[in-house]
Amino acid sequence: MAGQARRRLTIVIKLGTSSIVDEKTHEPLFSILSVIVKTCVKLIKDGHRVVLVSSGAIGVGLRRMDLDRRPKHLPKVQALAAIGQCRLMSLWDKLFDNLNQPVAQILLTRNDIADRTQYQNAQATFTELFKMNVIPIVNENDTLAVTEIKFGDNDTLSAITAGMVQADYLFLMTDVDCLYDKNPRSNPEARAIEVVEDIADLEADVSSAGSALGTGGMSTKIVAARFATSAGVTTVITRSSKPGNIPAIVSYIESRRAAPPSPRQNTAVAPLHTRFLPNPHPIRDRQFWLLYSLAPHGTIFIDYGAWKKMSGTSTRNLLPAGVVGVEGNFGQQEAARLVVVQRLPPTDSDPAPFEVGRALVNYSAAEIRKIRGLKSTDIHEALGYADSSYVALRGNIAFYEDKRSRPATPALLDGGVGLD
Ligand SMILES: N[C@@H](CCC(=O)OP(=O)(O)O)C(=O)O
Repeated sequence: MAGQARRRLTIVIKLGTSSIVDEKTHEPLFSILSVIVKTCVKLIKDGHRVVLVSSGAIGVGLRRMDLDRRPKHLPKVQALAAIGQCRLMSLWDKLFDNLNQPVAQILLTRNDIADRTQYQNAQATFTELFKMNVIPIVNENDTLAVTEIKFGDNDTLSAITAGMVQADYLFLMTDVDCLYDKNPRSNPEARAIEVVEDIADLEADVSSAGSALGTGGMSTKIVAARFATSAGVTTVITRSSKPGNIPAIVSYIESRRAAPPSPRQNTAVAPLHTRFLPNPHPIRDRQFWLLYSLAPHGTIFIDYGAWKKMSGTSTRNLLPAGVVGVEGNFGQQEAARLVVVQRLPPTDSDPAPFEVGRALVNYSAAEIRKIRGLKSTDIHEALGYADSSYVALRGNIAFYEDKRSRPATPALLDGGVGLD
């Protein structure tokens, strides 16, 4: 980035299992890993902050135990991850140590950061590590992460991490150069997608299903890009076998940010990548935590009137009068989805219900079923107590920035379990 006034950037780089170990032999891919290490150290020397989100524990564990393939039994997978994680970190530590670069291990589960204090503790640890010029290396804590507490894949984990550290860039390294509108392997007409302004309009081929060892594919990268861009993070998909391209891509994007080229100007060409533009009004901190770090335990259906009031500029508290139904079995202070619906069950002529955000609730699902549609003054009579006039307080409600782009899961709207 020579010649420009440089911003101090925070860059999160996510490496999937297939970038770290060979898919068949599970041997570490030293040629890629050493370039990653050099690249990260260069970025640190240039004054940036770097976080690595590294998968690979299970792959490295398989190699250590001489196993051919990932077992089906979850505890066995967790045991392999526990075996592999220390080897993986020892590998990273040695490689970075050759360049005198200290690293730190951070293992997270969604449950850890669903607690606001623990989320803030994790943020504080990142901040201190950045001050010490240390590279945090993040992975999911596979020992604890089962079914509902699993991030699902490290693409999502990297997006949540990027939001947590308020990163400028998230690099999702993968086995293709960029997204294409069609499958480039089978269709010679496939065109590279360079810039995605609005993920809702994206028409890409997402058939890449992920490797034999990893859990993510292209579709999890798009979900991750949605999370990260909503937090104001420029998200880049590019080829993992060429990690040395990262500084060139950053440099290219930063130079255009500083001075967008005029249409006729001859501009530098960047290595092939897809970049998802960040939301200009990013969802930060508590709002980001509410939306993306908490696993919802159910759904609260609200009517259009409540939605209009809550999403306006003044008030956002959710009153029981605006609630038309509840699905699930969440407790007080747990998270629920907020879905706007005309009525329950919806009729064919009603507009499609849509998810608008998340709330941490003052009352349990069972309690909300009893007070839905009531005035706040009637809560006491319905429940025998009234700890709050609101189902959720405005500080515990967060809305997505693209409020209408999330159709609600149809199963929730069929008059299904627990819905009234
Ligand atoms: N946390 C696990 C892997 C998670 C995972 O599969 O991620 P990815 O390879 O990025 O799809 C591990 O370290 O092996």
